[in-house]
Amino acid sequence: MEALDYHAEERRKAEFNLDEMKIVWAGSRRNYELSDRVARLVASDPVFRKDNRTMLTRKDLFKDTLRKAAHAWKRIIDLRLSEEEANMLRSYVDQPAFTDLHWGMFIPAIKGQGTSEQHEKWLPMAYKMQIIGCYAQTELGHGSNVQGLETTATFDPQTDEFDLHSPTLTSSKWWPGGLGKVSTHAVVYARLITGGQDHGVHGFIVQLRGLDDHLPLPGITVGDIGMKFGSGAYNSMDNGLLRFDHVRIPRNQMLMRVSQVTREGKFVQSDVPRQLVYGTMVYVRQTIVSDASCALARAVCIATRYSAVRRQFGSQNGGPEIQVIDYKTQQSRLFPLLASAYAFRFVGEWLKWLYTDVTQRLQANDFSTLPEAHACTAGLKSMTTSVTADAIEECRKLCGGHGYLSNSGLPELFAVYIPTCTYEGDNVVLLLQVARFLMKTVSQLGSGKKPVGTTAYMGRAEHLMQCRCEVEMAQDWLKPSTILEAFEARAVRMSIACAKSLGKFSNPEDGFAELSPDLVEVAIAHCQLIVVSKFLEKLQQDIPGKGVKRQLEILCNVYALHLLHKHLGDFVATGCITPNQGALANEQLRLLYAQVRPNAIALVDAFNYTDHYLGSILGCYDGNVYQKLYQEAWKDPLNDTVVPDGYLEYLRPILKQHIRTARL
Ligand SMILES: CCCCCCCC/C=C\CCCCCCCCCCCCCC(=O)SCCNC(=O)CCNC(=O)[C@H](O)C(C)(C)COP(=O)(O)OP(=O)(O)OC[C@H]1O[C@@H](n2cnc3c(N)ncnc32)[C@H](O)[C@@H]1OP(=O)(O)O
Ligand SMILES: Cc1cc2nc3c(=O)[nH]c(=O)nc-3n(C[C@H](O)[C@H](O)[C@H](O)COP(=O)(O)OP(=O)(O)OC[C@H]3O[C@@H](n4cnc5c(N)ncnc54)[C@H](O)[C@@H]3O)c2cc1C
Repeated sequence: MEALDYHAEERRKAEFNLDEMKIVWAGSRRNYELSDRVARLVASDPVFRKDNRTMLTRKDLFKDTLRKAAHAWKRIIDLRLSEEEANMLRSYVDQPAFTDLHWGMFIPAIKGQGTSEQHEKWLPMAYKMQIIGCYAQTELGHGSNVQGLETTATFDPQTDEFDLHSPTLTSSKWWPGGLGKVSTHAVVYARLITGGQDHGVHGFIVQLRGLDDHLPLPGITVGDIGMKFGSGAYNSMDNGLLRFDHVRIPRNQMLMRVSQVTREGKFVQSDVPRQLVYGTMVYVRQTIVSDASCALARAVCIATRYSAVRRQFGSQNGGPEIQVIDYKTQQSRLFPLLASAYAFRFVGEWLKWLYTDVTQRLQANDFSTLPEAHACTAGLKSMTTSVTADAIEECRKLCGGHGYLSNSGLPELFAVYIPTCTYEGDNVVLLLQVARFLMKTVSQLGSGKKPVGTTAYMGRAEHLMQCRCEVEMAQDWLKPSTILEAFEARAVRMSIACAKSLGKFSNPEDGFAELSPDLVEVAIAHCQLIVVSKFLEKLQQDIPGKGVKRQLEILCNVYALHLLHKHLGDFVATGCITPNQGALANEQLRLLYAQVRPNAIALVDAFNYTDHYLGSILGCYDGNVYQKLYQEAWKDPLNDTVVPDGYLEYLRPILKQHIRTARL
């Protein structure tokens, strides 16, 4: 018998080839096939079950995470999965774990900042997980200000060792994932001191726990920092604290690609820029942008499918009520998020390319594109995670009351997701880094140095400062060059206005601090331009499949025009468009929503998420929401007994007292 599909009619409405769209989303046919296979492998394995996780105590949740990580590792070995497939498996298992930090930061830190001898010594053990590492940078007193870290690594020429020490309470390492209970090793960031001189923060490989007994080594205090936001969620991770009491490590455990300390204790700064010490963060920020599209797509998939099932009001002659997805307000809240998921997917692909390119250049000692890579990863990490975090909450609201149920999947997704706005760089701090980069670019405009890469548009500042938008009718807003020019003109005009205001301060740093809220807006405008332009560039590619390119064009226009509508003040105040042109953009947006509507379900099907990964009754593929909600309610432990525990002690006495009072 064919399974019920409550979305069948919606699926029939689609105007494009779904299989081809799945390939576009996955990046290639090969990626699609790998990802589909791994997703099904995880979904069908009972060890990876996750529907009960918000009910577990912290200890049980943590043990469950260890069990899943061990099982995942066994599957990776048994099935000889490639690193790429293993990473897919990690994301479909969908439970933050120490392995994220081991593979995502410990190994990349050694690769990026270690010498070839250090690679040879440490990487084989790390790849086999014979040692497990974390990334111990943040301290109780300092996170954003990396230069303010207090842990010291003092070279002792007598013994050829570093003495690692935590001189104050605030120097305690605080937050590193995997540190609390699991890691045997860490890359620890500490101030390097030689001959009484402080050379700033560097990375050191430090063993924390015994490889036989897992006990902390002498001089090391280590533990978990405690429960975090939400139930389940990020509490599967053992974010830890760490203190050193004069712990000794050999000199060759300082990561020495950027700077070296010789046997005599001489500090040598190589030609490699000091900022490479921050290189692991650049790598992870890039991965966070791709992950943002996945998290956003997940929330949007749930809200879209549920919006097609849910009906409220408007029944005519006893017929069905209106599907809430048909309300224009629902569309205007949901479809820009759907478009953003695609936009972030494509900018994530591009950022991966940029990162690979900069890495190859760095290997050849070409550091010229490092500032651009830093600005792009920092800015896009900030922008995509802020939008995604807000969007998950918006999707919860789009699902009405049922969105607040744990089994909608949205509360846990939100709780797991929101720290991305903070970790790997607080989002405001990162936007200020972008703003610094932009102000520097503007200040060099007159010097003959041509801006390149994502700031190339600033080279056309003269034109962009005075160009006039030519839109006369709503449909004029569908022209890619019109959209692009409006976003470029807005970004350049906001940048130059800020640069002029900065010029009025005698001390530039005072000006930067005073104008920082405006500078954040400038950085956002620049980042939005990058996303819009990369979406438009994607559309230049050959995209096969009936109707696929057309749908992507519609989504690209939705993405750009909803931003224009949201930030209308910027566009009008800078004179890039007139208020009337803003109104025409909004008119066009409404028309675009009507074009998205019949394709909405198929557009979220294209993410190819299994019900296991979605973890949501509201978002389940077949749309059989009410029956599943009803069945699920009976599985709650509170419903194990008809009369709740505690009735006799606490409820009955009150009820009885009430009866007595009533009788009086
Ligand atoms: C189950 C089994 C599974 C097996 C799986 C196997 C396979 C798996 C394969 C892959 C797995 C991948 C997994 C990926 C998962 C990843 C999960 C990650 C989870 C992350 C958890 C979170 C971790 C953290 O949070 S770590 C801590 C992060 N901390 C921060 O981000 C701190 C933020 N602060 C800073 O970055 C800096 O301090 C600063 C930039 C804000 C300021 O620094 P500063 O004071 O030194 O700098 P200035 O402002 O003075 O700038 C000087 C100069 O430098 C430039 N600059 C700054 N930063 C950088 C940089 N990063 N790169 C390049 N340049 C930089 C800056 O622009 C200035 O330039 P000028 O030209 O102006 O001088
Ligand atoms: C779940 C989670 C996992 C983490 N995992 C790790 C890990 O594995 N390893 C690790 O080393 N660290 C980790 N961290 C730490 C994380 O990287 C830091 O918390 C993060 O970098 C932010 O730093 P902070 O906590 O010092 O925030 P703060 O800098 O104290 O931020 C507080 C407020 O001050 C504002 N602010 C700060 N500086 C400025 C400025 N210059 N201008 C304007 N506003 C400013 C911020 O915008 C924010 O609103 C993790 C954190 C979390 C929450």
